[in-house]
Amino acid sequence: MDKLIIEGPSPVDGTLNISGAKNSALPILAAALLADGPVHIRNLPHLNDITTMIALLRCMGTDITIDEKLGVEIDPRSVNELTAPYEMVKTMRASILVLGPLLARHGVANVSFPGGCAIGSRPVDIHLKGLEAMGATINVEDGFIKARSSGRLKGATIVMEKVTVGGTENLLMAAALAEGKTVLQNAAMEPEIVDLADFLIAMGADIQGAGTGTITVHGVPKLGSCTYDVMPDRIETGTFLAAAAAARGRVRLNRTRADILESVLVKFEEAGAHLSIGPDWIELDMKGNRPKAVSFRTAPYPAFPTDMQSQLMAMNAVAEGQATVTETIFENRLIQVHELNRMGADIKLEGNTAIVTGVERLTGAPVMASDLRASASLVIAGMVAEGTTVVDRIYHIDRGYECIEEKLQQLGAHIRRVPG
Ligand SMILES: CC(=O)N[C@H]1[C@@H](OP(=O)(O)OP(=O)(O)OC[C@H]2O[C@@H](n3ccc(=O)[nH]c3=O)[C@H](O)[C@@H]2O)O[C@H](CO)[C@@H](O)[C@@H]1O
Ligand SMILES: C=C(OP(=O)(O)O)C(=O)O
Repeated sequence: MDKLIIEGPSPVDGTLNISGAKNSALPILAAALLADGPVHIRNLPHLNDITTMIALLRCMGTDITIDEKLGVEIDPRSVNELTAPYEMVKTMRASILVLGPLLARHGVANVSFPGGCAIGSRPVDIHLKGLEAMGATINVEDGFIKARSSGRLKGATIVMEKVTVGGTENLLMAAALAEGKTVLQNAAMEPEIVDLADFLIAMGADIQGAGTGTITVHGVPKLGSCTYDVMPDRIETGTFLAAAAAARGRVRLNRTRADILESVLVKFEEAGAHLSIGPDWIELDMKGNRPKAVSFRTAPYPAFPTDMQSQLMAMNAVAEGQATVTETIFENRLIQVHELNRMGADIKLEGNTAIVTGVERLTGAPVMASDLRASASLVIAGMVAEGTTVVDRIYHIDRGYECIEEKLQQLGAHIRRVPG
């Protein structure tokens, strides 16, 4: 298993391009299954999760051509296998996103039950209830979700009992090809929902209200070809900003957007960062100053994203003062606390709240990555720690960060990958 070795303290100063958003690219790739012709998707990030989603679409019979310059061409007309096998789903929960498109397009979908993961139990009951409300019959057998629809799915008004990003995406994709009008209430408002809706609209879907709590879809009988550019990754953006803030450094991030990251940018300002913002770039400069600890609570968009919680905690670990960090989305997403404490951080857990008292310096240590964003927080901690940090099990990081060590090296960081 590959490891990352970081010699700290490491500078962070430079300019980077942000990649396409993983959490937008995954539903958009799944949504390509709905088309009646080839679709072109550009600005896909080079990530293990994207490779897995492409492999999943291919094992269903989709014809996929990858061109480094032109992007990916997906022709789903050859799909002949309506199953997402356990081997793929177990490495990437987002495989559940093929459920809605397969069912809407083919009337049949067999998707291995995704189960929980390191960050929490992650049920999919709201996805299933919504599809049932649209007329599907769903059984869980042999570890598979087996969904069937006789004829087209039927539009319905669905009130989701909790805000769910994946649930909103599955139902939005299903509704695009359903018969009649679907209203999704208490819908997730994340920018990735808007990106997916824009992709569906580019294919010919009739969708209003994406990005608000109520999305209205008038189903169409067919969706067609289009060319689409995936939006920038707001979590990758926030992660590099957090690295610069923790290291008292400076970073300019190009090919990104500030408007999709407001709740996070506010926290960097509160921490004492100087921010400059352009139409497609963000610059953060600590001017050599230690960050101030900032308190926050995760919640669905537009509030502070759970996917940025651990990286801001790493910054808080070396900040001036004390802060409380409350995680409200996933029950086990404060797992990085134990590894950060092994590096000399002073973090106490009280239920779903972490009380972080900033220390002047962390110390390098061998640490274990346990999930994607927790791993990113350990990399940030390694960069501000004195001495050597070895981050093991970095396959988690490779799910969601494109060439993380190369990008950090570009900022002057002393980090290298050791194949294992
Ligand atoms: C690929 C992708 O886009 N992943 C993101 C997506 O995950 P994902 O779509 O899995 O997360 P959800 O928004 O669905 O989960 C939010 C909460 O709802 C609960 N829930 C969800 C579905 C359901 O049927 N029943 C239920 O109870 C979950 O356990 C969780 O507590 O949104 C999360 C919340 O912003 C992010 O952390 C993930 O990075
Ligand atoms: C939790 C994440 O991803 P996933 O939902 O794919 O596990 C994430 O991107 O932080």
